[in-house]
Amino acid sequence: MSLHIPFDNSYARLPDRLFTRQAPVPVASPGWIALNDRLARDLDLDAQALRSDEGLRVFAGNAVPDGAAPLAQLYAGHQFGQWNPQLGDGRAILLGEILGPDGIRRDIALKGSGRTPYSRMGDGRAWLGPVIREYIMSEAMHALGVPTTRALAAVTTGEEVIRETVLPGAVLTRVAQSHIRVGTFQILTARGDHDGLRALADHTMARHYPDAGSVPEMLAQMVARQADLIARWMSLGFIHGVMNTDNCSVAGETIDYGPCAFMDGYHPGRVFSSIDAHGRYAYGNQPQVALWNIAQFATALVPLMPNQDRAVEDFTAIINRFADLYQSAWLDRFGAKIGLAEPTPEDRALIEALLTAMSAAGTDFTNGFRALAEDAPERSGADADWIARWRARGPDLSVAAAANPVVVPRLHRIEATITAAMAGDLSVFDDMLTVVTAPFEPDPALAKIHVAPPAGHEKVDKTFCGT
Ligand SMILES: Nc1ncnc2c1ncn2[C@@H]1O[C@H](COP(=O)(O)OP(=O)(O)OP(=O)(O)O)[C@@H](O)[C@H]1O
Ligand SMILES: [Mg+2]
Repeated sequence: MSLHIPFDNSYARLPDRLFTRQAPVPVASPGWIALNDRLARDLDLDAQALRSDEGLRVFAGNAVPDGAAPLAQLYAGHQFGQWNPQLGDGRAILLGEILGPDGIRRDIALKGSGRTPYSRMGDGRAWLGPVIREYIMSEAMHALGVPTTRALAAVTTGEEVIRETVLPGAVLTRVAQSHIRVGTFQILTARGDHDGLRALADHTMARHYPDAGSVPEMLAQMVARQADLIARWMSLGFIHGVMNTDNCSVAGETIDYGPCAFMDGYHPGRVFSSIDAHGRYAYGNQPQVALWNIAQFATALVPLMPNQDRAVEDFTAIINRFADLYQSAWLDRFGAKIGLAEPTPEDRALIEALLTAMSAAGTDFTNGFRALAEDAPERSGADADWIARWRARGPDLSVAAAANPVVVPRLHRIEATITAAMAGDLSVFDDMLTVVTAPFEPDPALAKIHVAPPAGHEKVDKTFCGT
């Protein structure tokens, strides 16, 4: 094969009960949706070679590049609080890992690449809609400065996928610092596989927490990363939608863009996911859920400690730091959103008063905050009293402009993009990607339709995992 990807597969060297070696299942007739040239270049991969017919075959799962060690990873997870003792990649294949020019090891994985031993009742496939959604959302999140998995490529399969209806199949190629989830640890602990657990912990520390040196320190650093990550989500009005422990990356990246959304009208109780009947993963619950997931991670780590009673005590103290770390990250993020580079605890009341006003007025989250950067605070839904207090505080509008994007990928625009792609028109996708990957300074002509909140008939109230 002339296509060269310099794989170095460390996960495949772990005990083989952590995964199953499995090649992707070939598809009928691959076609391009997108190749992420920019990401390819950042990873020191040859974008032109990836864009070849050979690249297309690789991204469809029809060819396995030299040096790859394809496998499906094993994991468990708490799904909506319920323990599921065995999940695993039911429709994903880790092709292998590469070391970037930045020295960071990254997974290259296919999602929607066919059945694996962990597929249970699923077909192992994805349809075009969720592939487009994950591509756009993850690339936008990256451009917004949020730690996230990335999209390297997306292709159609030329095959049909049966959901509620017949849909076109697609495969996403995802790049992640790793696909190690809280649930990857949980399954080993639940099985009493302490050697496997030790091997996974050593691997995770070497890879993601190289200066931790101990399990409690890894946990402490993981707590800090999650606090920062969730504060970033909150500051952008992002709702993940399915924060199960199997969708919580130990590396601290946003992973699994299933029923996710950026809020239009602000409300802390906002939920979109059609499968989240009780609002467990509502916008305002995300910090608590992250903490709950961290607690599951800590629980899974206990058997690694020589004195388990002592470990429970120590880990509890470490986990309890989440609240302060999160509150402080939240204050930094939202302080910047109202133009304060160095917010003080007293500024919290000012920010909260604005959010209360926005919620009462149903202000568009993105546009409401952006209005502050544009010195038009009345458009945020704030009253004259708030505006006077805000001005008296001396906000720096350039700080607000750097914290408040002009555009985010809105749900109704993603839906429109999917509809166009289904009809064979990928230009809507290309344009949307161009806009949301320059979220602070988008091309004004292209950005217009992305700045506008959905008109009544365009509103999307529900997202579907729609796997
Ligand atoms: N069509 C499918 N066929 C087989 N397994 C599936 C399918 N859809 C989802 N699964 C499996 O069900 C579990 C829960 O799905 P979930 O939507 O959280 O993950 P995902 O979106 O498939 O993948 P990831 O978390 O890697 O982004 C996962 O283990 C996933 O592999
Ligand atoms: Mg998942």
